[in-house]
Amino acid sequence: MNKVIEVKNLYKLYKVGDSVVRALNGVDFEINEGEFCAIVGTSGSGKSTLLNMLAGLEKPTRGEVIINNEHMEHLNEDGLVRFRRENIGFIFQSFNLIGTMNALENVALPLSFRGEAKSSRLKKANRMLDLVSLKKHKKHLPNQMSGGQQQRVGVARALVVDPKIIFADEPTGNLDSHTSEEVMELMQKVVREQKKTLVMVTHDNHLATYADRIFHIIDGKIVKIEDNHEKREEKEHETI
Ligand SMILES: Nc1ncnc2c1ncn2[C@@H]1O[C@H](COP(=O)(O)OP(=O)(O)OP(=O)(O)O)[C@@H](O)[C@H]1O
Repeated sequence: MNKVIEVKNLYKLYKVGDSVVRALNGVDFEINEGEFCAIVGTSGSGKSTLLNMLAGLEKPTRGEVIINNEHMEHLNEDGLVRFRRENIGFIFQSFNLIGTMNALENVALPLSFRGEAKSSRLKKANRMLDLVSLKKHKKHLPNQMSGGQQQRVGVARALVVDPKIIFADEPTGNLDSHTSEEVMELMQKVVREQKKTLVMVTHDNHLATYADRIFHIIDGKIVKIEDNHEKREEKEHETI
């Protein structure tokens, strides 16, 4: 199996006044291509810090983050922007859609940053919205869609650039429990069909059970990595 993410001896320390907060306190793991991994922990355990390090949004105090054979800690700002644009899709808790753009335009937007021609942008965005079952909502503005539909747009936008890796930060944090399940099933399905690697952070143990592996984080340390394949397959059989 191909490793796509490798984290070695990762530390992130923040100075607050006279004290030091160890947001990440020695983290090591590997994630293979095509895996869906959930990082689960309570508030303040270090989930967002870890995701920010993986995405190269913040520099580690110590340690290595290797994504697609590229050392994130060695890239400068321009290099990181380029790397993220070419390799990573993001799904956010607050959807982060542009309010004045309809679903189709929102999904097409990341492609314009890559300089793609309009016809090709619209074709790809259309295809992605079909994939997330939003055929009838392409012309809708975000405020004309439900939370679940908006997050489907968010998923389509993350996928449109065909990234190898997708990072999702509490992707269902603003949704009710039924809609959350639907969005999780959608993410699980597209990740599998499109052979993407998905890393999701959440405080919700139940949502984590959609993942292949569950990483439990406490006080900046991964205390357990749970193989969830069997449980997940049982769950899938129950729902058939
Ligand atoms: N910029 C910062 N400056 C100082 N301390 C920080 C900073 N960012 C995070 N921390 C601290 O690092 C620890 C981990 O924070 P982090 O945001 O990663 O937790 P989290 O698990 O994502 O929490 P939540 O679920 O509430 O978002 C916390 O103690 C937090 O207070």
